[in-house]
Amino acid sequence: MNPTQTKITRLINWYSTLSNQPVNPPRTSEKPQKPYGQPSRSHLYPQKPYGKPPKESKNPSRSPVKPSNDKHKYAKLLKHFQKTKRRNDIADPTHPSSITTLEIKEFITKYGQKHNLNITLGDITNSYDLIGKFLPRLRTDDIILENITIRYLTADGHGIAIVPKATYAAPYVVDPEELLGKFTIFLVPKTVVGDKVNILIKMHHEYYAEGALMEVTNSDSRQSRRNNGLVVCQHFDKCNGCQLQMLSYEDQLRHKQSIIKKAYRFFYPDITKHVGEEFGTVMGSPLQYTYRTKLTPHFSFGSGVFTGLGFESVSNQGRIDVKQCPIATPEINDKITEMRDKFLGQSKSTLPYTQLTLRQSTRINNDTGSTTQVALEGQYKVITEKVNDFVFQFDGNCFFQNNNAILPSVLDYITYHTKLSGKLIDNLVDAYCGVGFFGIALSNAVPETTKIFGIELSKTSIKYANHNVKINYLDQERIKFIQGDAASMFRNEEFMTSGILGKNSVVIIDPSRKGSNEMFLKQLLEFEPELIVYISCNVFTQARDLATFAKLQKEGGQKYRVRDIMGFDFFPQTKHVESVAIIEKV
Ligand SMILES: C[S@@+](CC[C@H](N)C(=O)[O-])C[C@H]1O[C@@H](n2cnc3c(N)ncnc32)[C@H](O)[C@@H]1O
Repeated sequence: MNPTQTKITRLINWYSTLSNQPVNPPRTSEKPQKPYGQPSRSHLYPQKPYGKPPKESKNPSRSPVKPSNDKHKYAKLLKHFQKTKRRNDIADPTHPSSITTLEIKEFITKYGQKHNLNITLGDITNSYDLIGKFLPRLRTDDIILENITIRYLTADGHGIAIVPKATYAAPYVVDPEELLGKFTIFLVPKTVVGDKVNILIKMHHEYYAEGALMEVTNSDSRQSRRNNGLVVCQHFDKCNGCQLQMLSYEDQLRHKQSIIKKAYRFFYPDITKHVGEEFGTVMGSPLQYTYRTKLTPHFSFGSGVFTGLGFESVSNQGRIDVKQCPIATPEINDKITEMRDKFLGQSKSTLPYTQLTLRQSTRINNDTGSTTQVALEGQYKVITEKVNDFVFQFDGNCFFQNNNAILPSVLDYITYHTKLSGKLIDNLVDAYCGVGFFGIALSNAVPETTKIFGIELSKTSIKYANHNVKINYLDQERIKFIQGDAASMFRNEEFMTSGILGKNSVVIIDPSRKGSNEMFLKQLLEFEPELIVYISCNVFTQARDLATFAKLQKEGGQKYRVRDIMGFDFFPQTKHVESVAIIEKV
C-alpha cells in the first residue's frame, strides 16, 4: 500500500467508527447505470441520467494532486454556472442560492445535534481543487455513491444527503488527511426524505455538490415517504417542471406548509408571537392534475430543424421533449400535440420564435351564455377566463393566475377576513393589480359603494384591467386602475384626488416573486388601512417584507398584527406554494 492509499484507508476507518455504519466504497462507473423510476416504464428512459456515456478515468494511478493555482478561474466558472437569466442578484438574502445556504446551515445544525457533532460551514466547504475537478468539462471520473440517505427536503424540492468527504474525495485533494471530519452536502433532485439513493457525483459548489439520481434502493420501504406508483408523468424523472409527483397529495401539502414555516423562521421568526407555532396550513387545489392554464414550452433544434418541444431537463443539460404534460389542461395538451406534429422536422426558419405561449381560453356564446374551453397559441392572442361570475380578458403575455380551479377558494378566504371585523369597507386598494383580478373579483364581496383603486406597472395589463371593468358592467366611476409603480402609488395624483383614505380601507398586495419594498411598506404604514391582504408566490420575500413592516413600527409603536397566514396550492406536484397573510390594525 502506498502512503496515499494508507491515508484513504485510515479515513474510511475513521468514518466507519464515527457513523457505526458500513461504508460503501465509491464506485467508478464502468457500464451505463440504470436511472431510477418505475420498472414498468424503464424502456421509456435513456440509460443515463444525462446523455453522455460514462468516461474512463484518465488518472487510474490516482497520484497525489498538486495544489491548484486556478482559484480565480474556478471562482469565475462557478459564478457563470450560478447565473441564470433572471436571478443574478445573488447578494439578496432571499435569492434562491442564499435560501439554499440557509437550509444547509439549518440541516447541518440539526444533524450535528442529533449525532453529537459540531458541524460548521467550514466543515462542509468544498476546496477549489475539488470544485475544479468536478466542473462539467473537467470531470474525469464518473463516481457513484451508493445507498446514501436523504434527510431533508429543500424549498426547491431537492433532497439533502450528507457524506464524509473521505468516502470519495481523497484522490482529488493535496493531502487526504485534510478531509478528516469534513463532509459534503449533496443536493439530489427528485428525492424525498427517507430515500436511500445511488447518485452520480456532479458539480461542486462552495457549500454543496450536485448529485444526479441513479436509483432509489428502498422505494418500497416504510422509511421513505416515496410512492413511485403515484407518478403520472412519463417525463417526471427527467423534466425540471415537477418535483413532488412521488409524494401523496397530503404529504405535498404538509411539505408546502413546512416551506411557509421555514420562510418565517428564516426571515421573521417573531411571527409566532402573532399567529402561534402552527400556521400556514395549505389548502389543496380542487384539481391536482390538468389544472395549469398556461405553458411555455421551447422548441429544440438540431442541424437547422426542429427536433423536440418541451422543458429544461432536471440536470440542466438541455431540453427534454415532452409529449404530454399532465398538470396542464387537456386543451393545452392537444395544442402541444398539434404544434409538435406541425413543426417537428421543419426548418427553423418556419417559426420566428423558439418558445410557444399556450393558454387556456374560454369561448362564450353570447346568445346562449354557454362556454367551451380552447387552448390558444401566441403571446398576443386575447385570452378569456371566467372566475365565479366575472370574465377577464388579457393578452397571452399578461400575468394571470395559472390555476383557475383554486381561485374561488382564495377569494372566499379574503372575503371572510374582510368581513370578520364587521366594519364597513369604504375602499379596496389593489396594489400590483395585473389585469384587475382581485379588485374586480372582490367587487361583489364589498358594499356597492366601496371604491376600488388598482395600480400596476405593465401598460398592457392596465389597458385590460380597465377593459375588464367594462365587460363586467362595473361602474367606471367606482373602479379605477392606473399604470404606475406601486412604490409611488400613495403619492400618485389620481390616487390622492380619488378621496381614498386608509380608514375603512382594505389593501391587497400581490407582488411578483421579488416581493415589495421598504418604500411601499413605509407609505402603507402611513396610509393606515384597516386590513392588509398580502398574497405571495414567494413566501421568503413575503416573510422578509412582513419583518420590514414590523421593523417600521418599532418607533411609533405596534399598529398592526398578523391575524393569519394560509397557504394555497396553486401548483400541485411542483415545489411552488402561494402564501396569503392577513394583517389587521390593532
Ligand atoms: C403576481 S402578479 C399579480 C397580478 C394580479 N394581482 C393577479 O392576481 O392577476 C404581480 C404583478 O405585479 C406587477 N408589478 C411588478 N412590479 C410592480 C411595481 N413595482 N409596481 C406595480 N406593479 C408591479 C407585475 O407586472 C404583475 O402584473
